[in-house]
Amino acid sequence: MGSETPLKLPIIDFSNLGQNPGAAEWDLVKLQVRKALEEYGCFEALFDKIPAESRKAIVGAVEELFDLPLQTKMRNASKKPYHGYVGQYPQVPLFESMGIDDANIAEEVESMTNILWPQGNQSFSNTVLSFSEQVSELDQIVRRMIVESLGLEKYFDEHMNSTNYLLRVMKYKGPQTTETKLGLTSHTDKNIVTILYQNQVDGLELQTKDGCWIDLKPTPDSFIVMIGDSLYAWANGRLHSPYHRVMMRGNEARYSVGLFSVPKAGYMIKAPEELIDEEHPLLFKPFDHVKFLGFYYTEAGQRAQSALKTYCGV
Ligand SMILES: O=C(O)CCC(=O)C(=O)O
Ligand SMILES: [Fe+2]
Repeated sequence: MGSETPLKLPIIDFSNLGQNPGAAEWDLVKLQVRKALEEYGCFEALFDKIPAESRKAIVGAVEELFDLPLQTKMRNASKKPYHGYVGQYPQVPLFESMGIDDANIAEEVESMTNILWPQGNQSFSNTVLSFSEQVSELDQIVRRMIVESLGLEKYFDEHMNSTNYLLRVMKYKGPQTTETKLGLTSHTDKNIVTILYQNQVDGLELQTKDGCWIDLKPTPDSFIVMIGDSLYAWANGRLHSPYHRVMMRGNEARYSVGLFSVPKAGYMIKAPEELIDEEHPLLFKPFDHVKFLGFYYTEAGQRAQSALKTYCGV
């Protein structure tokens, strides 16, 4: 037989949707979203509301951020685990990361900007804020489609009001080898929805349900949309939360930026009763995402095959 076709993620175009839930185009795209999230937990998205200048500017801003001295970057602190500066890890020496909580709220972005640039950096905070606002629109469309496709429109407002946006930026040094080196270990995201944008250095890989790894090759125009464990739990297993990792080769640094919708501390994530029946018994007891994150970063949490199952599996 001939060679196998390489596996490829579905590409979904959100550009011509209009603002009209219920229109024919909306329903078509909604079906594609549901199918991709059941099958892969992930898809590549085109969304022209995020203009080319905005995409170019964010990559520049991320580079500028990582070029700051280490002492400065370490001032990027957060009370929540993995929301602030991460780097210099012996097990993943290529990886560095920082985060901005509430990246769609001007005062929050400005206050983090001032911590990093006490003399101010208006263009950095403008770029981060407008990129986060634009990407959050895509997050909202995707989540509206998910909730609708599950027949759970009545929970939409509660679902949206229970989350914040975290913008995380990542840098992976080129390993200066032709052989592939680990950039970020295989994991599932713990939040609701993650939307990723990268410079044009590939490296992100996604595991399919049957255990194959797909190389993701988003274009300068496209975003990777992926669901995390909190949405998997809320949907009582109806959608897949995929393992993914970053593998690096060559000399060039990879920069990526992700907008993460994250459940608020104190909010209990709980599958709606409509999604629980004999065929679909409850998979996870109600849990607080921030407490779950706390467990994930303990030794037991890191050791677990599925931290979510160990933490609150029924
Ligand atoms: O750098 C990437 O593209 C992926 C980053 C990632 O998986 C994460 O931050 O959870
Ligand atoms: Fe991830």
